[in-house]
Amino acid sequence: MLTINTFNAISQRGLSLIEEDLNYYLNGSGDPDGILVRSKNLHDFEFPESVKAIARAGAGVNNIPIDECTEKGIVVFNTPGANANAVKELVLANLIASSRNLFSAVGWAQTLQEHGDDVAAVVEAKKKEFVGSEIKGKKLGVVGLGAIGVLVANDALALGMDVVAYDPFISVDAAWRLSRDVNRAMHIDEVWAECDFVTLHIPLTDKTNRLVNGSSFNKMKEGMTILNFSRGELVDESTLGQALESGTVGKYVTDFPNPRVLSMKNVVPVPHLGASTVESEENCAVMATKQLKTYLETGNIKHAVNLPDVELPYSGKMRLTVMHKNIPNMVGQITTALSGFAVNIADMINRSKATWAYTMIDLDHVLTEEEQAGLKQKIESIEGVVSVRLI
Ligand SMILES: NC(=O)c1ccc[n+]([C@@H]2O[C@H](COP(=O)([O-])OP(=O)(O)OC[C@H]3O[C@@H](n4cnc5c(N)ncnc54)[C@H](O)[C@@H]3O)[C@@H](O)[C@H]2O)c1
Ligand SMILES: O=C(O)[C@H](O)COP(=O)(O)O
Repeated sequence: MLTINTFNAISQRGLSLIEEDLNYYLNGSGDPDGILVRSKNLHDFEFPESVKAIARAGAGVNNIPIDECTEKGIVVFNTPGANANAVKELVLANLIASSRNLFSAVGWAQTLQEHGDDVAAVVEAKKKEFVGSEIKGKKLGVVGLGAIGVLVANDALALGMDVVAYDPFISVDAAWRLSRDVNRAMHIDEVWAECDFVTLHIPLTDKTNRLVNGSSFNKMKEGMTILNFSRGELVDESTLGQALESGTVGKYVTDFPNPRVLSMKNVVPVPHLGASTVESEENCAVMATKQLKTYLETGNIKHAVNLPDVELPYSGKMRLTVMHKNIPNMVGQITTALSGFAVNIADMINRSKATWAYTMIDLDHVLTEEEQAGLKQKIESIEGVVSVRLI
């Protein structure tokens, strides 16, 4: 039996894939083999030794200590694209709502009951204070052209916007999906200088932390609206307040409110709703659960953030999986260890991603318990190996 524990509200569609499988306990009392999580911060979490994999039902993995997990032999998955449509729809909604002053206007209208029969007259007298502008013909900058950025860029074109985008690391897949009418910015400063609206769709990493900062504000077109449905830390809050005060930034729409940002003027706070639709929560939960179960049952890896995709059809005899550093002679040392156990290799695969690699070897028969323990011990003692499983 395998145990999967969960954090956060994971959609029932995903949980039932565990509950209905007699090989699994969901949130059992024993040590977990796998963890399903959304946004819970796991940076201070003590991972039990039993944990082999974590699946993030969502896109951002900045809440998970990836390097620590990798060193401990834990594979970390996410669900690329599974919530992209939900985020895109909310970004488009906020583009329009912010340029029409919708939230402040509605907030004001909700206070009018005391005017009784005069409400209509009060409305007509005051509505000039909420005059907005149309997004058609305005310039939108999209920073990051992954699953979400491409959808936003293409649909903004369809709404009549002029779109310029910046992503020096765009994938071939994303480039295929992007409309040819999206203009390419060669440097992020072009986005700051030219756009009426900028929307951020990049992951939070050491390199992107405070990507939008005092120097960006100095280059910005006056009155720009910034939409941040990626992560709060992408924007330097120590200089944002002044940029909002001076009108350099006209509005800051953020899915990540905090006390500091809430105290600034012209902030539109959204309570982290980007992925909060029934459809997106189901997509993420089902995809994360399937990836986690597949890894636990077969060793196959799809959509891990710390290892490459590695897939071999599972024959069901015996499979050896080894997670190790991407250094010379690892496969040689692993097969040498196997040679002491009179077993033939039926199939094998080795793939690497940056400094880490993963090797799967299918054996032509099932080893005894004693042989399994001996083989595991031998391979675990190889320098650079962080996880060994026999499935
Ligand atoms: N608000 C929400 O609920 C919500 C939901 C989903 C995702 N997100 C956030 O949005 C982020 C993006 O999601 P996604 O699904 O599009 O991810 P993705 O991995 O598909 O795309 C990210 C893109 O950013 C690009 N990129 C990385 N660094 C860059 C840089 N310095 N400049 C320009 N481009 C850069 C990458 O090349 C990639 O194309 C996630 O990492 C997450 O933090 C938030
Ligand atoms: O990165 C993500 O996928 C989003 O921020 C969604 O987070 P959530 O799963 O907590 O809604």
